Amino acid sequence: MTSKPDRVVLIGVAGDSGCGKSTFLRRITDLFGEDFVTVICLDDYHSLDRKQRKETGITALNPKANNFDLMAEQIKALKSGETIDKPIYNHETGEIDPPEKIEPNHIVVIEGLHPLYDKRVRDLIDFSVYLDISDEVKIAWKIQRDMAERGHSYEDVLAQINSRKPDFDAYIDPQKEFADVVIQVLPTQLIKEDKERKVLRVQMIQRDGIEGYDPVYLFDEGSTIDWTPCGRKLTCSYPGIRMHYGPDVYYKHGVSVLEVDGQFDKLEEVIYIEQHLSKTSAKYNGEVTELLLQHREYPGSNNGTGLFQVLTGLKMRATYERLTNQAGATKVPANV
Ligand SMILES: Nc1ncnc2c1ncn2[C@@H]1O[C@H](COP(=O)(O)OP(=O)(O)OP(=O)(O)O)[C@@H](O)[C@H]1O
Ligand SMILES: O=C(CO)[C@H](O)[C@H](O)COP(=O)(O)O
Repeated sequence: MTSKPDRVVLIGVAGDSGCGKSTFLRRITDLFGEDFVTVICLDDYHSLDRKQRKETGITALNPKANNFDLMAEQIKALKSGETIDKPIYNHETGEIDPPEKIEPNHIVVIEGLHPLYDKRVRDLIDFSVYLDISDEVKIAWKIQRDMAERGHSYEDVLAQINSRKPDFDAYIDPQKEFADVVIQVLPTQLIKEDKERKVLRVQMIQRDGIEGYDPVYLFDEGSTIDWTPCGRKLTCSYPGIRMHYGPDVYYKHGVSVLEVDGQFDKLEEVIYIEQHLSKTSAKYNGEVTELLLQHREYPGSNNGTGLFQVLTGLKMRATYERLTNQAGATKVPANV
């Protein structure tokens, strides 16, 4: 940690396992600097270990397998500047290990299955994001990772996703109602057959009316815009890129939706799109593109997932600076 924080800013990142939380968290720590951010994985609040869950048939997604009283008590204490003894869930053994000390930091990110489930925890969060990956894309990503890196078969991966589905629908998915920003990842509408789900349609759904949050918009705030940026300034190979922006209603509240369908051929040219976006919370023209270029190897850098993760990161920085009155104080990557 850099220095003792005057105020802890609490960020929630919610989503199912394998939905790109790790990549998003890397973008956040890149933006703020590693020492400035402490990430807490809420799996550590599992109250039932793997054996107990197997015996009872209760999944980790079920609130009954998680200790929300302890989570609420400890996150509140951390936000008040106190050091906590956080439990550890060990994913290798499936057991609950002895606790570790966690000190307050300038930014504390709570990430995992349930950051927005319990009202006591939800009310402590200063900015929240839900990563909403459609089933088709989730299966493609999981298969790609678990088959290549974890030696699972196609059937195993599919069976695991299907067995989680009822509890996912009951306990995880409804949290998106409460998120400030939802990043929704869907199959493309540009082509009919894309079995590998390489081309994605991604939406940044921004809740209206949040104090201090100015939604990013395309061209004209509040209008409905469809834009095909391909041409002289943006190279697009088949199937091209389509953008959309407009107001909508989401869980009965007003939202502003920004959408990118397709992928960028040349990441440097995203500057052209950036120049047509307003209220990005970037500190200078080109910062969004630079942040994307800085880690072009991260999955999704060449499509809407990367772009919207960067924009959401900038909104987190703006929230931090607003709440701590420290415009310009956070580390901005210089060597891009
Ligand atoms: N934006 C993206 N575009 C394409 N593939 C992606 C993207 N984000 C993630 N993936 C794929 O999904 C896999 C899972 O991503 P990641 O490890 O970031 O998820 P996670 O939510 O942290 O998962 P877990 O909680 O299980 O550790 C990655 O290995 C990668 O193959
Ligand atoms: O949804 C999950 C969040 O990461 C895990 O499945 C859950 O934490 C249980 O972990 P494990 O399968 O290692 O026992």
